[in-house]
Amino acid sequence: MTHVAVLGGGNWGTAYAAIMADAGCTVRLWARRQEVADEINSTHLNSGYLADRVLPETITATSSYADALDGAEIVVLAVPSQTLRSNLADWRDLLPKDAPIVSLMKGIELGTGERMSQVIAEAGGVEQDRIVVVSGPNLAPEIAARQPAAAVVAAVSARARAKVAEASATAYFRPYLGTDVVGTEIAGATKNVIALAVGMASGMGMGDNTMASLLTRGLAETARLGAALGADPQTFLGLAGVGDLVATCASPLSRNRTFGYRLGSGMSLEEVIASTKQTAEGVKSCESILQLARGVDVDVPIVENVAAVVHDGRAPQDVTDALMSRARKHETS
Ligand SMILES: NC(=O)c1ccc[n+]([C@@H]2O[C@H](COP(=O)([O-])OP(=O)(O)OC[C@H]3O[C@@H](n4cnc5c(N)ncnc54)[C@H](O)[C@@H]3O)[C@@H](O)[C@H]2O)c1
Ligand SMILES: O=P(O)(O)OC[C@H](O)CO
Repeated sequence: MTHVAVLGGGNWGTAYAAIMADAGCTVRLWARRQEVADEINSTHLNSGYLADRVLPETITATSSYADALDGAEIVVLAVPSQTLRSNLADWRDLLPKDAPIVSLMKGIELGTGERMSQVIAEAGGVEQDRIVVVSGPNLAPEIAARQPAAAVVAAVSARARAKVAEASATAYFRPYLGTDVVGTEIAGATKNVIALAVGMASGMGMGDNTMASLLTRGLAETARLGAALGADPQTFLGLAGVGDLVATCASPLSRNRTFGYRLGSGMSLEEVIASTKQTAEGVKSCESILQLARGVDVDVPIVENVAAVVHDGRAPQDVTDALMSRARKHETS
């Protein structure tokens, strides 16, 4: 049995812990709050995040990260992208020296513009060939209900990705292998911003043509940015690209889409922030993705407009005009 530490007992950390337990691993789940760890240990429930899922008995929880990391053969990180660096400052000295470190995060760090694998290498002192990124159309409540889904397990090391894929394969969760860490991370982070835009459009009463247009043009700007950063264009047609974009933009379970929907339906930014209890990564990553794109001179008009709404007070209604009145261009340029 592989022994795994999952650091982060929120929505996805808990659902991923359940995947790995169902795959035959023993899992130690670190929850920031003692009451969450206590509830998991006494009732096998994490009612604040995944109320309907009874967790396997091979998951035990702790609020001590030292305890969680003790003896771990794989470490899975599932915290908000913007707190990862400070989390790693606490964890760095306790991380195992030879185990794969898995990133489940879908965001770009504000200020540095770094992808999560870069933050893990830098702030966690982890060699690139131990870092593994898992991404795909994986809405946590559906996975927790054991509905079939697939994901890509991307890493530069064949050994690391094979180990993580093996430890995450169940009858309902199918890992595919990948080598494109950059593309997988750019796709995962940017789809959250496109989902904010789709949510806004939906909140304003727009229908499926608008959604499909935003999704398609959103994929175009994501792939453009990825290519400029060295990603494999094929990645954007895969699970981390189109797959996750479709799931997130279409689903009312998505926190990013819901955040956008609330803005589009007339709530103020402050009201939407106050009503959002879980991590909607795109809200902060729109800013860092925009900076990243400017740094490599890539045009990302949807990301730019979402950032204008979320950070500069532009009304969602004004985004339609801003996007529809742009200079005419070739679709594939
Ligand atoms: N929920 C999903 O369906 C899903 C699926 C795939 C990927 N992801 C990605 O996984 C990552 C984690 O998302 P999630 O859904 O588990 O989020 P969440 O908001 O449900 O949980 C985040 C967890 O991080 C913990 N945490 C640790 N340090 C923290 C700090 N300093 N500040 C705030 N919280 C801190 C929180 O206590 C909480 O347990 C995100 O990058 C997200 O994009 C989520
Ligand atoms: O709820 P969201 O918007 O963070 O999306 C969750 C997952 O990333 C979907 O794959």
